[in-house]
Formats: sequence, C-alpha cells, structure tokens
Amino acid sequence: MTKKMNTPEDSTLNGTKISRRNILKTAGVGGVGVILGASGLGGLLSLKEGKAASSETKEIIPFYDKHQGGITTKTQNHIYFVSLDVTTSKKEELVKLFKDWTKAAALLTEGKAVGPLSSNEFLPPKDTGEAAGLSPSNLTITFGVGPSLFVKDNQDRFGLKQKQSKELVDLPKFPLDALEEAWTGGDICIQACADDLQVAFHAVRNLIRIARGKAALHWAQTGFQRTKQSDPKNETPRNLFGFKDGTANPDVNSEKQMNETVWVQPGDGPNWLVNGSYLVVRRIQMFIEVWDRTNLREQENTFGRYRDSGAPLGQKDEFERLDLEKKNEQGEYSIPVDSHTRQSHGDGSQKILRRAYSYSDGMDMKTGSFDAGLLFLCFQRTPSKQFIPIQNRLAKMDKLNEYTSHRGSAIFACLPGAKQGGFIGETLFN
Ligand SMILES: C=CC1=C(C)c2cc3[nH]c(cc4nc(cc5[nH]c(cc1n2)c(C)c5CCC(=O)O)C(CCC(=O)O)=C4C)c(C)c3C=C
Ligand SMILES: [Fe+2]
Repeated sequence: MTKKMNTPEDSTLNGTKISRRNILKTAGVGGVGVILGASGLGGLLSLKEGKAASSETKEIIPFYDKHQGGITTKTQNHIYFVSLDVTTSKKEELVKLFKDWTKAAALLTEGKAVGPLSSNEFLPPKDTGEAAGLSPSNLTITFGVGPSLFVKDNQDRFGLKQKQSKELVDLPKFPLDALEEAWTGGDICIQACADDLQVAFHAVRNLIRIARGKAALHWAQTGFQRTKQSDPKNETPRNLFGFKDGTANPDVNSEKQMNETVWVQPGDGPNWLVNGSYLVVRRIQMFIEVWDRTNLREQENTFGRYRDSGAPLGQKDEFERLDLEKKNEQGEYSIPVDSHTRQSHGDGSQKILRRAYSYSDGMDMKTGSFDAGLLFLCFQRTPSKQFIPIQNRLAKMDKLNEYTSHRGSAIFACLPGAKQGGFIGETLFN
C-alpha cells in the first residue's frame, strides 16, 4: 500500500507549509493509507489551515536568521546538550556534514521530519519517528565549534589553524575544579532546546544519525526548568537549591545590551564569528542533601538574596539594583562578602548571558547521593573578559563552593546564523 509521507520535499505543497501535526491530522481526515496527490493534500490543508497553523506558528522559532536561535531567544522548558568528537579527517566531509545538518535543523525546528517516515520497508526509515504528531515546541538547535576542531595534539586537523580565535582556547583550570573527561571538551556542540524533551531528543538523535562516520558523541546532558504550563506567570525559575536563578541577566530584548555582551562584533577577532557568540558550559553538581540540612539564614547568606522573594539581602524587590554598601544592625554588609551575588557581580563591569538548566541524573555511584545540579550555560562576546574573571573570583571566594562541585566544562564558538540557501559554518569553512 502506498502512503503519502511527510518528507522534506513535501514540506511545502501548493505554497502551504505542512507540519508534523498537520500531516497527521490530514491522515486522520482521509484515513491512514489513503493515497493523496499533492494537489489534493494541498487543497485539503488550505481548507483546514486556520486553527492548527496559527497555534503552531507561535511554537516555531525560525532557524534561518542573523543569529542562531537558542542564545537570546526565549528559554524553553528543556535542553538536550551534546558534545561531539569529529571522527573524519576529511574537510570536505566535515563541510558536507554542516550542510546536511543545516537542512535537517531547518526542518526539525519547523516541526517536520528529516526524511520520509516510512517509504521503503526494506530500509531503515530516514526519520526516527518519535516526534511524529508533536508540535514544533519552540525547538532551537544551536551549533558550536570547540578549540580542538582547529588544533588537536598539535595537528592542524582541517587547515583551520589560521582561523582559530585567540578566545577559543581551553579554559584555564580554576581552583576547586573537579573535572572529568566524561563531561569535558568536545570538537562540536549541539544545543537543542524545546518545550518538549522528546522533541529536543528527537532532534539531537537525528542529527547524530546524520553524522554517522563523521562525528560521534563525546558527552551528553539533559536539563529542565519549571514548565510554562506549571508556571503561567513565567516568573524567574528556581534552581535545585530553591532560589530564583536568572534575575540579574542582561536584557535579551535590548539589541544594544546583546551587542555589548553577547554577539561577537566586527573587529573583535576573526570575521567568521561576527554575529556568533562564545558559549561556556559547566556541569556543576549541587550537594542537595547537604543544602537541605543547612538553615535558611545560612542559605540566604550563601547567595546574598532572600529565598522567597529573590530580593538582595537588606532590600525589598527581586529586581532592585544591588546595594553592596548597605550594612545591617551589626555593622556587617547585608550582602556578605563571600556571597555568590557579591562575588559574581564584582564591580558590575563583567556581564554574561546565563541560560542555565537544572539537571538530575539519578544517583552519584561514588557517594550514594543525588547526581543533580546545574548545567550552567552562558554566552558572551569575549570569554577572557567575561566568564573567566568572574569564575576566577567565584573559585577563590564564593561561599556556594561548599555546596557545589564543577564536574564538567567546555567552551565553544557558536557560529553566526545562516541565510536560507546558506549553511551554518559557511563563514568558517569557505
Ligand atoms: C562564572 C559564572 C557563574 C557560575 C559558574 C555560577 C554558578 C551558579 N550560580 C547559581 C545560582 C545563582 N547565581 C546568581 C547570580 C549570578 N551568577 C553569576 C555567575 C555564575 N554563577 C552571575 C554573573 C550572577 C549575577 C550577578 C549580579 O550581577 O547580580 C543567583 C542570584 C539571582 C540571579 O541573579 O540570578 C543565583 C541564585 C548556582 C546554583 C550556581 C552553580 C551551581
Ligand atoms: Fe550564579
């Protein structure tokens, strides 16, 4: 029996965009297995378009843009983050991979399959199928390249050495780092964020499938936030220590702030990264059992903020400007000297865009406690002037270190966005 499939080719029929959900609804109307000619399907959809299309349009973040999605776009409920090792030594295969990934990512973010769901019973289907019927879920796919893609073991692997940015180098070892190879480094990263974890997983799975023989998984980490459904007021999310996390972030709606803080500008370094950004990712375990035995005052002194309101200590409102000079009745600083807020803020001149997710990975087999914490992700224009000095201060002085351990780390240059017809990495490889 011939079935009409949701293929990349038929993603636009008669000028009508067809998403995973539409195609299923259409099949429902006509019945599974009904043969539909392109024009018949297009006609049917244009009749039904209205509701389904308008509710889904809101759940699509366009893939082709000046900047990649997943950086300043609204944070979704889930993340599936992977770091990959490139296994091919041929530059042309690497370039082809980025071209294939670009096409696939554009389809996936629109809620489409990367190929026919079941066209030939003698071959594995092109798309793995688990996202069929699901909405695009605001999926964003962000690609980055690590320092080891340029030079590894002193080898200029793909003739890219001349293009390596001075900022794209391994992070220094910070005091107290307890990094493990299993969560550190990588040649390429893919960050997939979506409001549905199955959609994010499906995206990563299919992109890695496309990379077979060219790149392989090095490490992977999922993460979550409270969902939009459970928090319709969209307040600042809370981390696993129960504190609001993300309050003092630069404003993603301010182009000026993003150009100052996040996007690489002409003249900053190599041209290929203009409109891209550097991502620092840290897998930070949080000792939640120890925290849960710590009294509230100590917890609040650790962060320098109230747990309930998220306001700085000695102040009223979550979003009030920090008053680092304010003292309490005992004559001590209201926001303690070793608190996370004071140390991460510093003199306020170094800013990063944080886009962190909590993670929970079952049990830490070494200790029997939860392996849970924060997949800390931050974007910036110049790591040596932003993440690195902040982390140097935190590693030396932050009271939060008593309750956390940095177990994984990596840096990537997230490429600029691509135009329709172009591909992610074009500026680097051409
Ligand atoms: C090097 C950068 C940072 C790391 C690593 C980091 C880890 C980390 N942070 C929290 C929880 C909170 N962080 C908060 C503020 C805050 N954190 C950083 C940087 C790093 N945090 C910055 C730059 C800031 C903002 C400073 C400012 O200007 O005020 C807060 C307070 C609320 C907020 O502003 O978001 C919390 C809570 C955890 C749990 C953690 C590691 C596990
Ligand atoms: Fe922090």
